[in-house]
Amino acid sequence: MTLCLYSKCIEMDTNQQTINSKAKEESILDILRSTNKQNELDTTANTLDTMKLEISDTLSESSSCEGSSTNSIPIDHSFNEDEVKETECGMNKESVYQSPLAVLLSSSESFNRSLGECANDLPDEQNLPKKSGLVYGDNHGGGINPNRTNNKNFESTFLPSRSAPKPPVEEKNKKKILLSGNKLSLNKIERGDSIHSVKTRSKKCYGLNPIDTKSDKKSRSIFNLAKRPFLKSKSVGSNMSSGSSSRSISASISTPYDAKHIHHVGVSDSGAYTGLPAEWKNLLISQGITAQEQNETENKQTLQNVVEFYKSEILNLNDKPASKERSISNLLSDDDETDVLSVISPETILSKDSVKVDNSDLVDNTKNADLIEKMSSEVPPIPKAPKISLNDNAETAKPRDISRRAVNKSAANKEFFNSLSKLCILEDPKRLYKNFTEIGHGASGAVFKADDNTETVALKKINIKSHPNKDLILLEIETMKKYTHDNVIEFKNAFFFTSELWVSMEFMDGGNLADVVMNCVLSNNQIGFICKKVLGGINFLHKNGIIHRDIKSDNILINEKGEVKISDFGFCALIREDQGKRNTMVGTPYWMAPEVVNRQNYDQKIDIWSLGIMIIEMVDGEPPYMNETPLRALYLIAKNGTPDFQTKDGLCEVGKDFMYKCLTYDPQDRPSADELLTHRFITDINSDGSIIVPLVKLTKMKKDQE
Ligand SMILES: Nc1ncnc2c1ncn2[C@@H]1O[C@H](COP(=O)(O)OP(=O)(O)OP(=O)(O)O)[C@@H](O)[C@H]1O
Repeated sequence: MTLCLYSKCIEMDTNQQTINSKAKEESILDILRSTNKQNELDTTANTLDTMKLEISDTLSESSSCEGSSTNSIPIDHSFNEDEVKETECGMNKESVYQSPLAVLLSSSESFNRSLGECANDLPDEQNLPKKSGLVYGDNHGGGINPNRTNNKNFESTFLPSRSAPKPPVEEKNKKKILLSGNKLSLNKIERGDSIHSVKTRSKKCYGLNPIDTKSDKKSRSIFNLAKRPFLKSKSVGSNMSSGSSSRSISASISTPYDAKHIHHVGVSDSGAYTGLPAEWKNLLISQGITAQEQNETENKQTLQNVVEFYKSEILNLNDKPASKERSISNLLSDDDETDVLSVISPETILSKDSVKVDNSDLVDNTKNADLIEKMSSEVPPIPKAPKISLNDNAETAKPRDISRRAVNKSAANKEFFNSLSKLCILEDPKRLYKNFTEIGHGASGAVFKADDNTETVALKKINIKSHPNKDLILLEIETMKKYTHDNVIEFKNAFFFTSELWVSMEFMDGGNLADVVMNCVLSNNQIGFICKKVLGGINFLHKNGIIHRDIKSDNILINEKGEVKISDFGFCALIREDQGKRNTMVGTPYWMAPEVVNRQNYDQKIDIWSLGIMIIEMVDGEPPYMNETPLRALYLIAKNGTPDFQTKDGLCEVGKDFMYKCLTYDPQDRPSADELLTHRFITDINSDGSIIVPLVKLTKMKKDQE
């Protein structure tokens, strides 16, 4: 568990050389309490006691600095950023305080890099996060229509997960306690060791320097200490057994020297931080969180949730928690896929005649059985545990048995491709269709219009290899194949050929609703008509236990007949009766329901919220907070609750009432699709599809002019 010293990181007053940790411990314990981590709570409480005693004991021996008030550290305006700052405690002066956001962002090891560097490094496009539902533009998941990236800060908010930069020069093999910003790390502290400082480049670092050595890949935040039993049982001054196994903490902390006060950080009566370094403020502001928002005591929990969410799901910095949606198919590595895909290639193991297209029954199980057998047998052999020769003088090393992981991967390969081949025709769609024209591009790949002798279809090419969640591929195909409804896009076939996966579906010649809302002003009746159709589709899905999870105008397709259909089941999820709620974060930030943003369990009601946001799109042309960075948008969704229109007179009162009902903050109070179908805004609509045909035509005309 990575724990953050949220809002009350340990304050060290280097003048008094005391750690004023009492109130801060409480904060830490509060966080643990609120997350029901009782075990870690107990352990942390013990650890904090131990640490407090040990550190303050040691520090109290020092007397070289003059005292000052706990919340007040004088500023040294002569601070030279290029200078390497250090104290004997390894505490970077400018890292003494961190705002909640900075603390949270820094709590992941992989983000433990210079914030300055982060801010300066433009994200490498290839490194942009590609995680389910939270990547934008043309990458994976919940993509935003590229035409709508009017968000100026947009790109700069994607800080790819990077490995921490090289640690600063330090004495090799030194056993140490590191106190760097909000982190206190122990590295093989043994009896008699003294605590040494680690040089941290102050320039652009601000307490987020790596404090690690390459040997330690795990987060070494203060809370990791809580997991270490040797600390739990340790009492100050106790005798420790010698030797490396005795991991004692009988280290002495030498006195600070040459201490300079860089920043005067305090906490005002209102609980707000004062005197934060400008660079910190800049970072937070660049993320769109204003200074005032950072310090709103009542919203600190919200900010914490949102930053955690942003960090783990968008920046993808955290280790993913075990998720129900992570299955063995996700254990596939790129290499594994390449192996299997090359094996499955019809050119190598299937003669062209061995697979025939049969639309009534996509699966030829006999042939697939051979195929899967072949695939499984070709899975790379399980690597044997490396042999290690041990001599008497060397430290013993126990090899880790990795064979289980390899077995899992093999099974994952087999299962995924087995399922996929059952769902697909093993044929090249490019041989069946002609006149391929690209008509769209989403997170999972390009979408083409093509035709055979009988009809025009849309063909979506799904990039299996880079897809973040193989289960979702299967689910998308299964869902489209299984469920047919007037307001759900009609699935035709899936093709799997030479490692390419294609899905063919009915072609909607009116394109997507996003283009319509950006190009046309919609009337009450047109909005009501579209709501009615989309709600009908949503209701059908919900009744079948499916949450779409990515309802937005980009995923609503229309045609010149005036039909309205939900598409893109790339993030849909099944709600089983025994399961009820889900907690995986997928979707697109601006359309996300507060319960998703707040990392709570959620159910079908999140689609209702997204429908409400879509109504705002139809009135304003864009969803709320579209000009904000995703992080701030998430924060505002969680903090502000039900958003409002920018165009005040854009919708009639009945329509507004419908919209507000969809955007009810508490999902328990938010009506279901079934209930909303009885709302007057829906029942009053008597028009047929012709009502939206002018919108399709105008949009086409405007797009042609572009
Ligand atoms: N059946 C279709 N008929 C016409 N156009 C389509 C069809 N399917 C998709 N498109 C076009 O392609 C775009 C991308 O399609 P889709 O949303 O299914 O892809 P995706 O990769 O899942 O995208 P994302 O997850 O980013 O929304 C749509 O917004 C739409 O413009």
